[in-house]
Amino acid sequence: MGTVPNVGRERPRLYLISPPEIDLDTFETAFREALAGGDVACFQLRLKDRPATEIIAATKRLMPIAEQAGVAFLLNDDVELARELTVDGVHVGQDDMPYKKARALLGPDAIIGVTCKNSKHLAMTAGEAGADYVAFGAFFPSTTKAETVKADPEILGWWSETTLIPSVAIGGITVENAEILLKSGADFLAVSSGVWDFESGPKDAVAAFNQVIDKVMTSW
Ligand SMILES: Cc1ncc(COP(=O)(O)OP(=O)(O)O)c(N)n1
Ligand SMILES: Cc1nc(C(=O)O)sc1CCOP(=O)(O)O
Ligand SMILES: [Mg+2]
Repeated sequence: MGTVPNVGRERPRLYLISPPEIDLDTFETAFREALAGGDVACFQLRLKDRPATEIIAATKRLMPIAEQAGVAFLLNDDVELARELTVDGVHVGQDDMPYKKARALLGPDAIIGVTCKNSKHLAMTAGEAGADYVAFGAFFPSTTKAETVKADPEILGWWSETTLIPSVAIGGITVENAEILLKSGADFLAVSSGVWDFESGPKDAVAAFNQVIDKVMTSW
């Protein structure tokens, strides 16, 4: 099993998701800014339905930056490419390669996360199979992904009482609405537009998310 850098209900952490399409030069700058803003655990390159050549070029440029900052680098969907590029891990959804096949291809050290929508059954299945994290969402309407299932924050609380496997909350998360997910038990906040479209830039966004995390942690 790979090591997601937040096992054991420690301080919740940020998990950045790339925009679905990027201009690599512009995004490299935004990425560096975001990582300068404060604690980030993971970055998922999610160039949705983009050609492999683009994903390879982006990985080659961005992965060393993530590595330098101590941020795990995951690919979305494409397990074969993840293996070829020796990234830290991959995120698979219910319509992607099944978890067990992904694990067989990537080996025991890769981080593999699984989309579980709002389903306790999917989460139990993924957790029992060995997933490093389960992702619940969408908690809020997302401008990044049109078709989502509405998730209830209650599932985060249920999961944190059921198991130590980390949960990732996703979908329309912003600095303004993150608190309820943290209070409900999310181990990670997976955020795309809430960081890249933040009014004063991605550095301020990451700093602001970390302030919300600190506020919730100190109020416990
Ligand atoms: C952390 C995280 N959680 C959920 C998803 C969604 O994955 P999936 O359902 O496969 O949808 P796509 O992202 O592939 O459109 C995710 N990518 N990351
Ligand atoms: C990639 C993704 N998956 C979701 C799910 O519900 O499974 S929501 C989502 C989009 C995340 O981007 P934003 O933070 O901009 O909403
Ligand atoms: Mg997918």
